[in-house]
Amino acid sequence: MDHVLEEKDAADWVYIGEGAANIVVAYNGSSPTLVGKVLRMQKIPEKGSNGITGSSVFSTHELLLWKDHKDIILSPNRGTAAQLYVERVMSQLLGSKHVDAGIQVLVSKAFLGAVEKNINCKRPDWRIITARVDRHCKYVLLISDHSHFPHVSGVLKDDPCISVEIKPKCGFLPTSKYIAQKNAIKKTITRFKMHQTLKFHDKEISKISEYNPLDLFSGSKDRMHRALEALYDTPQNNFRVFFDGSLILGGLGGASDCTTKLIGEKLEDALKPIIQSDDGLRTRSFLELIVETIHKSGVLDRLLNVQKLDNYDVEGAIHAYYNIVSQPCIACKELREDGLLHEWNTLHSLSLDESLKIVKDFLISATVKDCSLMMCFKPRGVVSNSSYNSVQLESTGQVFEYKAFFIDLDLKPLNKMEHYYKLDQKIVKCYKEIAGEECLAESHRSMEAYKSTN
Ligand SMILES: O=P(O)(O)O[C@@H]1[C@@H](OP(=O)(O)O)[C@H](OP(=O)(O)O)[C@H](O)[C@H](OP(=O)(O)O)[C@H]1OP(=O)(O)O
Ligand SMILES: Nc1ncnc2c1ncn2[C@@H]1O[C@H](COP(=O)(O)OP(=O)(O)OP(=O)(O)O)[C@@H](O)[C@H]1O
Ligand SMILES: [Zn+2]
Repeated sequence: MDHVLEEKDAADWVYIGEGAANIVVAYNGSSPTLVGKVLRMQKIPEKGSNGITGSSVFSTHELLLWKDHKDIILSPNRGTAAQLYVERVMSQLLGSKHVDAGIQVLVSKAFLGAVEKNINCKRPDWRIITARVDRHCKYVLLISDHSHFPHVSGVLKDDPCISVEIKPKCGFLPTSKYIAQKNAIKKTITRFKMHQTLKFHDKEISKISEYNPLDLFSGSKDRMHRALEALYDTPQNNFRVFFDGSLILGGLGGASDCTTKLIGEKLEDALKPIIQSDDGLRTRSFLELIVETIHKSGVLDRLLNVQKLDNYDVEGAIHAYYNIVSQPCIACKELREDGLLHEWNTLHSLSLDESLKIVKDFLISATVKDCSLMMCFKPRGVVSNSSYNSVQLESTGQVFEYKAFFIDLDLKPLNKMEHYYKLDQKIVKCYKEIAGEECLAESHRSMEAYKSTN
């Protein structure tokens, strides 16, 4: 698109959400080329900085890491690099059918400023305090709105549609031999569960989610249904539902700790024109539809395979990282203090190419452990010659058309490796301490109960 978005165009864009790094706005105007699209605008932290910042797009070591992708490392700006990473790396791994890299569109500074001014009243306060739209970006990303079906000739179609956004997080337990004995619990308890304990302890969440990513990725419909029920009860930033593009369940621009009765009723109501079930049963059928679609499409199987590129775990990859940046290894320093060095020393004898491969795979995996899946559904009409896949809901016999896309497939910066290692250690330490305290309390309770009955 060679058109530049100017200040006068800003009013056509409405806020639909944001994460830590981007704000997303949907088009609400009448230009046929923009109907059914969203803009993804990069954010800049209010104080300090994180991610790939500064005058050059990649650090010297990143140029080395991604050297096989010349077009990515030669990108003139972060936006182009991010878009090419999705197009050249993620799309190959996850399948182009489920990945939409979007296109870069030119925007003026005044456009970005005016959009930000218009949408700030919709953004959560804590998001406004932490970051704002990066007005220095000349380009922003234009992507299809995955909470809608594409519109024919730029005209909004009338069919009601329901869409769901799931951030599944890591779907497997690590088995790497580089995991220290003191952290062996990582091999049996999911990272998600342990991280919940830390988030609860740090008051980032008010309720611990019962969601288990292993259930969602299991391929067993019963277990998948259990995962969906937990996501429904405690959506946090892992579950959102949109009706005709408007959010009805989950947090706008952030997290939502629990689904109230009122929200549940709102969803039941919204599902009326979509799912032919009795009152009170539509939500259950909707969750069944999600399970059926994930199961039939195999979309999460692909995601899991890419996540598993992390086969060294951060406890192995961190040493390879220090080989690349030629700095003293903080992990070895800690292990030396624990008298545990031998196993990890071998990683420091790897060649540069071997180290680059380990870290590259780790970062690719980090992207797909953090991405989300958006699925959009509409009942199939009597006559349908659509190219969409379809899925049948067993309980009602209804057939739905659906599309499924991964979003937020951003390249993770190399300089996050140390953060990944430290956060991992913190999560395990916190979980072990709290789980240990709970075990003590439990045995104390049992002892008291025993004494009182004897
Ligand atoms: O480290 P995690 O697992 O907490 O993931 C971060 C996410 O936290 P979560 O636990 O999903 O709430 C975090 O999500 P929120 O901002 O908490 O919604 C981001 O997605 C972050 O990625 P980035 O810094 O934007 O590139 C994510 O960081 P990465 O680890 O993916 O780099
Ligand atoms: N193509 C799209 N269609 C519809 N909604 C979208 C699309 N892309 C993003 N969104 C909405 O905007 C929100 C923020 O987008 P995104 O996850 O890309 O932000 P982010 O800052 O990169 O997130 P993170 O915190 O995970 O890094 C999403 O959670 C989703 O609700
Ligand atoms: Zn080391």
